[in-house]
Formats: sequence, C-alpha cells, structure tokens
Amino acid sequence: MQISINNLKVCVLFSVRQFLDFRTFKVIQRKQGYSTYTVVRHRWMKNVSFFNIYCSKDFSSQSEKVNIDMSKYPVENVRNFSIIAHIDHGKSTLADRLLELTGAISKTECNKQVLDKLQVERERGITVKAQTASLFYRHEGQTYLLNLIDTPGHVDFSYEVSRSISACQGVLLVVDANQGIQAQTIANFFLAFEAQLTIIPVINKIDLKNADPERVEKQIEKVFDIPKEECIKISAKMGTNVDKVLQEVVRRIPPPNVNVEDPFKALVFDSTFDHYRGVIANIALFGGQVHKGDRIVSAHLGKTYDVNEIGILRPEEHPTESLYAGQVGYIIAGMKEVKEAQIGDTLFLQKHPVEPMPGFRSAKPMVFAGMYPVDQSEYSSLKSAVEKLTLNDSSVTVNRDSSPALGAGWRLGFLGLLHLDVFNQRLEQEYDASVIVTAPTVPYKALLSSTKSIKEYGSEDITIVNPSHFPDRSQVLNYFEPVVIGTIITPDDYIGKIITLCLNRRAVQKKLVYIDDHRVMMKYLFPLNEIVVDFYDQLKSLSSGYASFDYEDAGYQPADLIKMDILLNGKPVEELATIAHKQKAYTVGKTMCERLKNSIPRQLFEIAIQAAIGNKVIARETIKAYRKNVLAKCYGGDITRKMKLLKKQAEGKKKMRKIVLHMKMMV
Ligand SMILES: Nc1nc2c(ncn2[C@@H]2O[C@H](COP(=O)(O)OP(=O)(O)OP(=O)(O)O)[C@@H](O)[C@H]2O)c(=O)[nH]1
Repeated sequence: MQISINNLKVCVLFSVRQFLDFRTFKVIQRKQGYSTYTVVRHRWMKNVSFFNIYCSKDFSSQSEKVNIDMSKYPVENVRNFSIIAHIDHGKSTLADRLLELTGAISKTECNKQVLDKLQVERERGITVKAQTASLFYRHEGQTYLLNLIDTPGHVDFSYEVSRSISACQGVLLVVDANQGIQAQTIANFFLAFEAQLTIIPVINKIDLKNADPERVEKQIEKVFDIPKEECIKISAKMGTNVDKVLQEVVRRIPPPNVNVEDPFKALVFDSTFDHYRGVIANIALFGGQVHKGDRIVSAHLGKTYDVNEIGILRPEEHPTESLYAGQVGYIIAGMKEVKEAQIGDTLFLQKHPVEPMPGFRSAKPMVFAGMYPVDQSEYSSLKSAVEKLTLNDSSVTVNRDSSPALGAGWRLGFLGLLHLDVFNQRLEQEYDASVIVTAPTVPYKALLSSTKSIKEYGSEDITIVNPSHFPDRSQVLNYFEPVVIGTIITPDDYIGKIITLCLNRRAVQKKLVYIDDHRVMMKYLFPLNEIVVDFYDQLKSLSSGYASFDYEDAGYQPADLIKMDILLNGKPVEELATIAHKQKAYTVGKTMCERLKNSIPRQLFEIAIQAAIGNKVIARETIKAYRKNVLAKCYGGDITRKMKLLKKQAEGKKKMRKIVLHMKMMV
C-alpha cells in the first residue's frame, strides 16, 4: 500500500508536536473527499496552521473507496459484534489488528488505536466513545460484512457499552492473560449475557512474559460457566491468532434476525455533530432498506427529512447508495438541531410508517456538578458548546442553574468523576470553552413532611443535586442517599487492608468468594458519595495497583444527612456548602477547612475558615494575616500613608471574592 502525501506531512508535524503542549491546540476537523484533514492552530500563533495531525485518520490509500454495492451483502453474510473488556485489556489494539487484517487500514506504525478518534482518548490512552467499523472478510469463498463496534472499558462509560451491544448479536470478551478477570470483565459480561448475545472469550497478551492463559481459562470457566475450549488465546500486539478470531466471529455469531422485505426501520444508536454537515446519526437497520434521496421520518419528533447521505464507517465515513436490513452505517439527513437526533430513536420511510422500537433506558447520572462560564459574556457560546457535546454524549443531563458568585450556568449530571473530567476536557479542546466546575455531589433524596414544604418544592419526594437546595431537617420526614453494589477483585494478600478501607467508607459486605487459588471477588453495598471522590485511588494504592473495582446502581437507603456550610470570616459561602452523612460530618468539615487553608493564599487580613452545621461550628482553621493590623505602625499624623494602607486592605477584600471563585475548583 502506498503512503499518501498527506501521511508525509504528518511525519513532519509529529516533530513539531514535541515542542508544543498539545493541549494548547485548537482542533477543527474538515472533511474533504475521503480523507479527514485536521486543522490545528496554536492559540498564540494565530496565523500558523498545521494540517493532518492524525495520520491514522487518513484512509486515502485504501483501494475500495467508491461504489461499494451494499446489496451484495445479504443478511446471512452480516455479523454485528462488539469488543468488550476491562480497561486496558487490549480492545482497541485488537480492533486495530482486525482492521488491518481485513484491509480497512494499512499496517503502518502510525495506525495505533485507530478507533480512539477523540483527542482526549489519544492523550489519556482510554476509549471514551464507542466507534464503529465495517470490515469485509473473505472466508471459505464468501465475503462477509463484519460490523465491529469498539467500546470503552471504564465504568463511567458503561452506558456507551450497553448502547453499542444493542446493535450486535455477539461480543468478543477480551481478558488480559496476565491480569485475568477483573471487575469490569464481570460487569461487561453480564451486560452481554442479559442481552442474550453470543459471547466469545478472547485471552489477550499471551506474549507477555508472565502471561498465564491456562489460569485465565479456568477463571472464565468458573466465573462465567463457559467451557475453556471456547477461549481463543491471542496476542493482539503481535497479531498471533487474530485471524482465528475473525473465523470464529463468522462461525459462532449468528447473523441479525431481520428481513430485507420488511419496511425500513432503523435504530439510532449513536450520533455526533459535525460543524459543517450537521447531525450524523449511526444507525442499525432492523428491517428493509434505505436509499439516498428517500424521505424518512424520525419517530421521536415526527419530523420528515430527505436522506442526503448514507454510508458505512470504515472507520471513516464511506458513502454508499443504499443500506440493507442487518447492516450498520451512518445517515445524514439535514438534521440541524441538536435535539433532532435522539439516541434510541427509530427512523422509518414516510410512505411506510412502523411501530417505534423501545429505544434505550436513559442513563442515570451518578455525580452532579455546576458548570459556569469563566466570563458571563461567554454564556451563549458555552451554551451551544454544551448542547453539541451532549448530543455526542447523551448520558450527560443538563439543567440550568445560577449562583450568586458565578452567575448563570448549568448543573450537569455525569456517570462518574472520570466522565465529568473528560466532558470538561472535551469542552476545552473541541469547543475552546473555559469553564468553572464546582465540587461534585451525588443525587440525594428527601421525603418532605409538611404540606407547606411540599408546596414550596412542588413534590413530596424531591431529589437534591445542589447543596443549596437542601431542605431543612424540620421540613423532612426522611433523607435518602444513593447506594451502589461495588465489585472488587483482588489478590488475597490485600483482603485485610481493603476490608478496612470499605468499613471506613460505611460499606456493608455482601459476598466474598475465591475465583481461583489466589484471587477473591468481594461485593459491598456502598453509599455512592463514599466512592465518588478518591476511593478508587486509595484502593489502587492499597493493593499496589492489583485490585479492580466496578459498581452498579442499587437504589437508595435512608440516611442521616446534614448540610454543612463553610464560613469565611463568619460569612457562609453558598458555593462551598456540601451535604454529608452525620457520622462523617466532623471528618468532612475538618478536611475541607484544612484544604481551604492550604489553597487560599495569605492576605493582609486574617481569614477564619469554619465548617458549621446550622449554628454549630464543628471545625476551624485560621490563615494568619501578613500583618495583624495594617495601621499598627502608623502612629500619629501621616494620613496619606494610612489611606494607602487601608486601600490596600480593601483590595485584599476584593481579592477574597476571587479566592472564593478559585476555591470551587479546589474542593
Ligand atoms: N504485550 C502486549 N501488550 C498489549 C497487547 N494488546 C494490547 N496491549 C497493550 O495494552 C495497552 C492497552 O491496550 P488498549 O488496546 O488501549 O486497551 P483497551 O482495552 O482498548 O483500553 P481502553 O480503551 O482504555 O478500555 C496498550 O499499551 C497496548 O499496547 C498484547 O497482545 N500484548
């Protein structure tokens, strides 16, 4: 395969990248023909533009660029599958090898984790968005169309996994030959199992020096009840046995159970927003066929559209004339509004209406945080950025909010802290937005007691996602906190330390079983707020990185909750208020005061930091002034000097407001 001229440009640019911090780039993508050109501009060098940062996005060297006749791939020759695994077990690397083997990409050094397209994915080395690629595979004299959907491994993105597998009939369950089954392997297995998909276990990284595929086979047999003969042992990195994986996909995974004679019916399972072409919806065809120029209807809004472009993803968009039942591809139909492409929506032909499919259960946010523009004049541009990004990541919930110090903004709900962090980074990188993010909180509930307060809050049973809306104890019958079932898998050497950690987090043990001679699986019922912030880091450090953790929603439990105010020089700062369990109030208050003390720079005046529940102060720290009394040394007459010092002190007070703003990002 030839290296195109675009790839050469990229090689030059990789060396440029080494000198510049990649985070300071603004990235805009522009499509031209079949190649993706990435225009990158350095913020402080406005006139300098570089082209094509990711050579892996350049598929111009492929031979099959035009005129793929999709009618040649009847449903019997279609296989839709997904790769699921614990984080870092090698899904994306395996996807790369499958793409190479089927000729979708060339075997160049640059083609690493091709399906991880987002800048944040490449910087962090994790998959955030599920991606689709259609592969053509010759096997026993026939050509098969294999639609591969790469999915994220981290718990915060499991919603992406569940959506992706809705378009599949089978999954490759990848397990690291050294690490064996981990917490997310189990969570992902059950997602696929409950969806009744064919599961092909793949033991990866057999090339590693301390790989023990036999032990992992036994684990798979014990935990998932899959005979060990069904495991395929591979090295995605070296390419060992990867061809066998493709053969088994064709042999074991059934074709989709759909009919091309039925009316056209497609499920929107993902969608993205392109600055130039509007909404691009990823669809799986559950019946019939669709052609360029057809008039289609979206069941959700009842709006009609003309199909401007359809095609398959290889993994770049590759336009085709038609798509048929069982196939997976994309559609561009002039949807300009972000709200028009609802994930889970059904599309059908205007002349052949069908019953909409059930769609997806909406994602349940686990962590909430306020998000505000750094400067209020940027409110509307940030609003449009948030809208576009939530189209691409529909698991984020958005509600308008405002704060006395930060102005108008939003309260956003995320699936976890990493999700929050990635969303924030994508806003900065893909939309050039600067935001202030407040401390995260989990969604608490309260059952109100009096009719007066029910009237005030509009309901008897309320959800509290913002500490400033916490109802007073006198208005409440019962408070509730969200709980999760956490699964921990660890070598047995660390059991003692992990049990202590869990007890400190108010967790209740539900199960402890050995999955092989040295590894245990523990299940605990955790209050969600006890694990959102630093639980995972502590677990990793206690177990020298060996323990893995995953959790699933387990509803709510009654809890003795309090609102803790933080007072700076006697004044409560609403944005720093937090909700805590009464049992933990003292520790939380003390930690917050200490953190604030370490973060607020010393001023010309003394700052008292207090944590209080109602009128009762439970913790206090003091930041000493540079000088206790600014006028202490001005004996007698010099009024101008006194005025100067007092002015300086007033400026110091103004600074205080800035500090409060700053603190939102620190706690
Ligand atoms: N030695 C060896 N390393 C591998 C193999 N497969 C993947 N790796 C390495 O394992 C690391 C993780 O691989 P990825 O493919 O990014 O893993 P992933 O499961 O896609 O990770 P997430 O997308 O973050 O969930 C990378 O450093 C790979 O180079 C293999 O067969 N052998």
